[in-house]
Amino acid sequence: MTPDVRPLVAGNWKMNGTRQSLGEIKAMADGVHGMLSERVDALICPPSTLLYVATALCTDSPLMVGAQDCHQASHGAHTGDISAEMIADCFGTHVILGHSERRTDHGETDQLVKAKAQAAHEAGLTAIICIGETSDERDAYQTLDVLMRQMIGSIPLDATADNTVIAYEPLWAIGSGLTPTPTDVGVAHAFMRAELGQRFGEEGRHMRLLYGGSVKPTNARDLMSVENVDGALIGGASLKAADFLAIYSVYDGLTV
Ligand SMILES: O=C(CO)COP(=O)(O)O
Repeated sequence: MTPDVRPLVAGNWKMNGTRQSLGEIKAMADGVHGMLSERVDALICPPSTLLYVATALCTDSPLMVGAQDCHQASHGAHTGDISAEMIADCFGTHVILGHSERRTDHGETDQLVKAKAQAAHEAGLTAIICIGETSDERDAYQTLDVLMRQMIGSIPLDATADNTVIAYEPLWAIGSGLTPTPTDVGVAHAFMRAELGQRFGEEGRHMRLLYGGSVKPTNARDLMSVENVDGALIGGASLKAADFLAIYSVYDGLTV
């Protein structure tokens, strides 16, 4: 946690979910009502096919809805892509960018992620920019070098604490059931905080830094208690409302 920074618990459904899963989003929307929502934000990012219906289900709820990627252009001849403007038009508020699965599956570079983040900002969206090392890089003690390179390459100069969230997702922790120790997460996040402070001043000191990779109801409390960890980006455990809300609720017992 960071003093004066409002935590964000975010779910990334990846390529999962059909209309049948909308009941889970409705249950999440109902579940984030109450006192906790006054101090902790909640966000769910379903596939873009469900985006518009999901935002309609959340109109009376503090649960926000976002997308998982956008094109760097506002419109045009880009078959199969969606723009940041289209996400905003569906009442989406956030977009995940540079997830390692997009970097791997679609060859996305830091430079492209930065252009997408700029497009997101121009459309009024908050960009959640993902960074993280592979297991080989970790074994070679290159984690902090990789984070530095990805932060410099992917975060645009117009980033503020409002329009940008950084998610640290070690690739080896995604979907594996493995997580770094809270100490290792603390080292990575302190490093990110220092670098962001250097580059963006006060804005960088208040930018939200999420941890992602095998966050579960059972480990969320330990991970969310780490200094400079301002929330979670959750994959598998965000598919079910009960798990998502259990993770969100760990903030009940944490002072922020
Ligand atoms: O990639 C992730 C979120 O973006 C993490 O996924 P898991 O929580 O399934 O490990």
